[in-house]
Amino acid sequence: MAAKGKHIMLEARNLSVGYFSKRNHTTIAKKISFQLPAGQLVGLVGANGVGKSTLLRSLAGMQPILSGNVYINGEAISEKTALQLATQLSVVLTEAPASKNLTVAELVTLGRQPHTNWMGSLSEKDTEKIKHAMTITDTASLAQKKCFELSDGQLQRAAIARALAQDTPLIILDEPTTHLDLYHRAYVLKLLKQLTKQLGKTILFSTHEIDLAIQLSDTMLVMQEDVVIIDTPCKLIEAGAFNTLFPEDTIAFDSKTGRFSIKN
Ligand SMILES: Nc1ncnc2c1ncn2[C@@H]1O[C@H](COP(=O)(O)OP(=O)(O)OP(=O)(O)O)[C@@H](O)[C@H]1O
Repeated sequence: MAAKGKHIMLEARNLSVGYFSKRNHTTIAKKISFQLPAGQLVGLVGANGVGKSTLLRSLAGMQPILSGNVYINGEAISEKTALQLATQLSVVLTEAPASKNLTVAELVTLGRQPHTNWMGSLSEKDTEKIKHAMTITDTASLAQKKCFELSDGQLQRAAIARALAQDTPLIILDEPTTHLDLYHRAYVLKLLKQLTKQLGKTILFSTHEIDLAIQLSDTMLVMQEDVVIIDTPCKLIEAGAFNTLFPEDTIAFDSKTGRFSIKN
């Protein structure tokens, strides 16, 4: 899909992603090219094991890419220092934070690290950003709880709060709705949508909630074994991109409702 005349926040050019071992490498996905315009909510979907997490970690510079290039704001991420990258991009992965002994407030405060001075002291602006991030993720009441005391869903929201406190134009989230109940799933996805519309953030998230992603995303990346397709949800439905995601004798996609159903 061309993104004519729009500012491109994230671009993949002929990207191959996978894993290096001592002697060789394993390619998980290749020839991936797309441009994500600024201010969009972009859902990444695909079957288990197709490579969504591998792709997201590669785009975020958290694992080496096999070949090709990734650009943020028109600059290759390979040219950026870790600190430069941390002011452009925040990441929420599915893994638990390194130290679950931190309180939620401490975890969210870590998000300000790229912005604080060398002593790490917080300015008024830092404190405001932390407070705002906790309010909008519904985690303020958990501020003094240790991360190990949280439910999986509460921890998930605290991790999102940390990324929001980092206040970057681009946010990448790997399955942000895992562990969340129906209310918080809708709450988080609506929040992500609001952040794109009200603050102009570009948000790329992977999900297995394909129905919800179809309803909310401006653009979607559909990852299949041999190709990654990008377009608006409507055009992807028209092109039948969701019909072949799963074995058709078990799950069928209804292009009229935009939903999947189990085949009897
Ligand atoms: N550290 C690793 N080293 C080697 N191979 C890996 C590693 N991590 C994942 N893989 C492999 O890469 C492939 C893609 O895994 P990945 O986790 O990216 O898929 P996914 O689409 O995110 O899956 P899911 O929907 O189940 O979370 C899988 O075959 C997996 O076994």
